[in-house]
Amino acid sequence: MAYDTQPKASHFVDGAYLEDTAGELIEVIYPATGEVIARVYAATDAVIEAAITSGRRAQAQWAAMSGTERGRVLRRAADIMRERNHELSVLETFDTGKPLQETLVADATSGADALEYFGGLAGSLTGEHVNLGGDWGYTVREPLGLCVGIGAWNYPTQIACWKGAPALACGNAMIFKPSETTPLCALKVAEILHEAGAPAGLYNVIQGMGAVGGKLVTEPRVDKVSLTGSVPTGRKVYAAAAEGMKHVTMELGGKSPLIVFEDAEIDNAVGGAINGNFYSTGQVCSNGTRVFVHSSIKDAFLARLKGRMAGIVMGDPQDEATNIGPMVSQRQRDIVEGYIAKGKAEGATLIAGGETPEGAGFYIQPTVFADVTDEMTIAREEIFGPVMAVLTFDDEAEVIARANATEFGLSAGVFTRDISRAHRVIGQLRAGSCFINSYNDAPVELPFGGVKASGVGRENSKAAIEHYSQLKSVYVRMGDVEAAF
Ligand SMILES: NC(=O)c1ccc[n+]([C@@H]2O[C@H](COP(=O)([O-])OP(=O)(O)OC[C@H]3O[C@@H](n4cnc5c(N)ncnc54)[C@H](O)[C@@H]3O)[C@@H](O)[C@H]2O)c1
Ligand SMILES: O=CCc1c[nH]cn1
Repeated sequence: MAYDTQPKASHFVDGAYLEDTAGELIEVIYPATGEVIARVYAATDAVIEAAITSGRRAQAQWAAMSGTERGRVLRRAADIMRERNHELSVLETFDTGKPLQETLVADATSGADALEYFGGLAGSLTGEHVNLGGDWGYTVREPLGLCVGIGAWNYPTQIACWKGAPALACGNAMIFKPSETTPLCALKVAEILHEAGAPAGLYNVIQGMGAVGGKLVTEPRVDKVSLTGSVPTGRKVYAAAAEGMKHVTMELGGKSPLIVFEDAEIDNAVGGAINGNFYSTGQVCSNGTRVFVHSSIKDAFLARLKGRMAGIVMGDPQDEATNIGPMVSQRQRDIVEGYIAKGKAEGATLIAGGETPEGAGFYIQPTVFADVTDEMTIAREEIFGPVMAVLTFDDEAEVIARANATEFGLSAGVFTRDISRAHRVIGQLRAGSCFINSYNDAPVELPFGGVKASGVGRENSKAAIEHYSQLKSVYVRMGDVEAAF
């Protein structure tokens, strides 16, 4: 393999690569072939201690700098990331199996957007003056301190930046623990931030499974935890963080509805359903996996969808012509196969896909089920793979109620030409990130996050600043102090 996927060491701590082979071995598997492409070791207690000590030291130094100076470092990191986009995208494809066609435009570029955006905001993070009628007060926006980021495996570069950029802009330090399935890309983010001028220790990356994450979450010197992961992990991490009264952001799973009304522009709706189910081989948290189609257009919708699926190019993800890569792991493919089997067994109609191709790599065909009912397992549980469930509806109020009948609330989308209906329906959907005549856009300027079991807090946009800073208020008395005695 011409590209060297083996990192210099497992961790990036205090401005340098750090190794400690006493930790548990993590083999990094290339999802397209099943080959081991790198070996890293889970962080030992010594590595965790080095990350915490250097993180706290760097945070004090960083918080003492002006916002403008901090922003300059982040914007420089964004520039480096863009310059190195091709190399970073190839690595993202090795780490995740996502097609290079996607990683070239959606991963390091999205990370760079976050660094640039929050770098731009850093100099304008202020408090306010409050007139108290003679006396006055003011507020100071202060960093939280040492933040921990814990990542999922679907967007390793993006997640490392979506958490790191706002944290650093606000004057915090971060220890980031990537998913053990995709440990490679975040190391590059740490390298780049260091090269851009971040103090040593400000953004440390340490490897490990849930146990390492658990140690970070319960560490008293950690002030905030931001997790991207599943709802069950979110429940555990949220509870553990609450013990230490830590700030949290929880970006969790979903089972989001995408509603296609009878007046929708069908090709756009089909395009939205494809983007919302098959991008990144279906491994996107916000996917619109419950596609509610008005019964009067069901046949037309399915016919167009089937036609468009002829454009699937499944194969070597490093080939830019490929638009569907493998699942991230054998385990994830097994999970998806289990859901496809359940869909068939519970009576859904298989319209496309449903098979696991022979050969190496964790490939599975993009799959569409029609005649899905609300009670079926594939309509209730997050699959996190390329499985679209098409349900039908007849009435607006009915579809809103059914769309909301889930514990999740990450995303929702509506396709209609009726602009009043679009806003009326979106207004009633219980979801954090919504789309009208589109699906799965995630620009850094808009808040991203869920309601109900899908999460707490928001990433991206000015909203993220609230989750990485806190206000100190100061009362200033101008006259004498009156007291009872
Ligand atoms: N809302 C979002 O922004 C978003 C984005 C991407 C993925 N996700 C969700 O992530 C899930 C898929 O990712 P996954 O399989 O990596 O999720 P996961 O919950 O299995 O793991 C997520 C991370 O948590 C760590 N972890 C596990 N147990 C822990 C513990 N007890 N304490 C601390 N850390 C622990 C893991 O090592 C990993 O780094 C899906 O549910 C998906 O919807 C959500
Ligand atoms: O996987 C969830 C986050 C996301 C959504 N779109 C791009 N990234």
